[in-house]
Formats: sequence, structure tokens, C-alpha cells
Amino acid sequence: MTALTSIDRVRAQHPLIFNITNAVVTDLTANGLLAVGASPVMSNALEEAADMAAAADALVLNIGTPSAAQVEAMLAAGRAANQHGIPVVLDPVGVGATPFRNRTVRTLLDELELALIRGNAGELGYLAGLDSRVSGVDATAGADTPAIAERACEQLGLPVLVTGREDAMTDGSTLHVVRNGHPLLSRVTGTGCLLSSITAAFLACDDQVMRATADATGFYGVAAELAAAHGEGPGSFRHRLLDRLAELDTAGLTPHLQLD
Ligand SMILES: Nc1ncnc2c1ncn2[C@@H]1O[C@H](COP(=O)(O)OP(=O)(O)O)[C@@H](O)[C@H]1O
Ligand SMILES: Cc1ncsc1CCOP(=O)(O)O
Ligand SMILES: [Mg+2]
Repeated sequence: MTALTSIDRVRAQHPLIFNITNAVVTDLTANGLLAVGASPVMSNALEEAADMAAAADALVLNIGTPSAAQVEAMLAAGRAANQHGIPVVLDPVGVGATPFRNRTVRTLLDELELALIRGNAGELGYLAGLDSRVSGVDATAGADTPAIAERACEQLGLPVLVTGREDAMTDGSTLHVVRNGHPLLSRVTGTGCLLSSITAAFLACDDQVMRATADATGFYGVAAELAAAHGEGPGSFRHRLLDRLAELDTAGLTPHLQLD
């Protein structure tokens, strides 16, 4: 039961997760991290980026609402995180949509050691060099996420998590597919960003990247299924997702987990 170990570790260790993230999702991300037992902090200031990263247990770089100044802070934080050996997760929100996002992701990939890149099928399809059209931040349905994950990992040379109806993750030698989750996740903005940050919290407590990533993804997907079971709309779902993230334990998780 790796999920037991992982979620229990997060709840016992309360890892500090430093998020340099987009303006849309700061509230959901901070509250989702608190719900799973992690400790969130958000900042965009270059002046404190390296110090905050040095104090953190994991760093999340999310380019959803980018600016040149924010990218400078990301580079400073990322370099400090690399020096201190803490995992860095990149969420390349909307890459492929504009040249600025593309340049930003290229710079972060070139300058930093990343533990994981997590994106939707359109974003990772673009980075994999596949025929992938990205015009905003939301993914298109029906993508072959395992094929995209394998190709993106090959192209980028780092572990990849591609989300969608099926979530696929690979480090080039192991491939896992998680078939949990719920379509309502696509009707609440920030749910992919929150998964990136929760995965960072699991990575902070486990140096086995594939195990931590699979455990975080399965845990999140099952929490979403349970949150959606009431059959209501996106507003109640968003609240229930936080409640399930806070309550779900291994006994509740195991019967629902669909992980290969
Ligand atoms: N059709 C779907 N069925 C079940 N879960 C989904 C579906 N689409 C997305 N998800 C889930 O929503 C979360 C966010 O994924 P995704 O929508 O791909 O990312 P983003 O929000 O970055 O575009 C993931 O946990 C994923 O498993
Ligand atoms: C709508 C929007 N616009 C810029 S960032 C953002 C949020 C994206 O969140 P997610 O990728 O988790 O859906
Ligand atoms: Mg996203």
C-alpha cells in the first residue's frame, strides 16, 4: 500500500511547498495543500525567491499568468532549490499558446534540474513535438496520454505526468496509468495546478519520483470521484474536493484506486 505510506508521510511531515504560481489558482492551491496536510507559501518576489526556496521542502513553478519579473523569480528560486536538493515541479500552463510561454518553458528547462513536469495533454503534446494545438490553458479531450507521456519524457529527458481522462506518468523506464478522476475536474479551474502542487508535496516526502507521482495522482483522482458522488455542480464539487482531500485515508482509497 504505497498510498498509505505517501499520504501518511505528507500528513506527518507537513512539507513546506513554495509555489510561484498563477493569479487564478493561488487560493485553491493553498487550500488544497493545507487539506492534504502540507504547508503552502506563495510569493512572486525576486527579492526573497532564493531564501524561500532554501527554506522549503519542494518548489512549484507554474507559468499560468507569466511576466518577465516572475520568470526571474522562478530562476532564482529554482537555482536555490537545486543547490539545496529539493524537488522542483514545473507546470507549463498554456505552453504552445504563445511565443512568450514557449520561451519561458525552454529557459526553465535549460537552466534548472526538474524532478517532474506535469501538464495536460495539449501542453505536453506540444513539448513532445506532437501535432498539438494549444489556444488557452484547457486540454482537449480524448488524448492518448500514455503515448504523449512517453514521447515527452524522451524529448525532455525528465519524468513527466500527463493528465486527462487517464493520467499517465513515466521516467523513461516505468510507466503508470491512473484511471481515477472525474469530468467535473475539468469544470473547475485550477484543478490541474492543484495536482501539480500536491504531487510536489508527495515528492517532498519520498525520493522515489514515480512512486510519489503515482500515489499523489491516484489519491487526487479518488478524492475527486468521492467529491463528485453527490451529483451536484462545479461549485459544490470544489468545496467537496477540499473536504475529501482532507479526509481520505488508505482504507477509503484502496477500493477505488485504478492504478496500472
Ligand atoms: N475526463 C476526465 N475524467 C476524469 N478526470 C479528468 C478528466 N479530465 C481531467 N481529469 C482530471 O483533472 C485533473 C486536471 O487534469 P487536466 O484537466 O488534464 O489538467 P489542467 O487543469 O492543467 O488542464 C487531473 O486530476 C485529471 O485526472
Ligand atoms: C484560467 C487560467 N488562465 C491562466 S492560468 C489559469 C488556470 C489554469 O489552471 P488549470 O491548468 O489547473 O486548469
Ligand atoms: Mg494546467
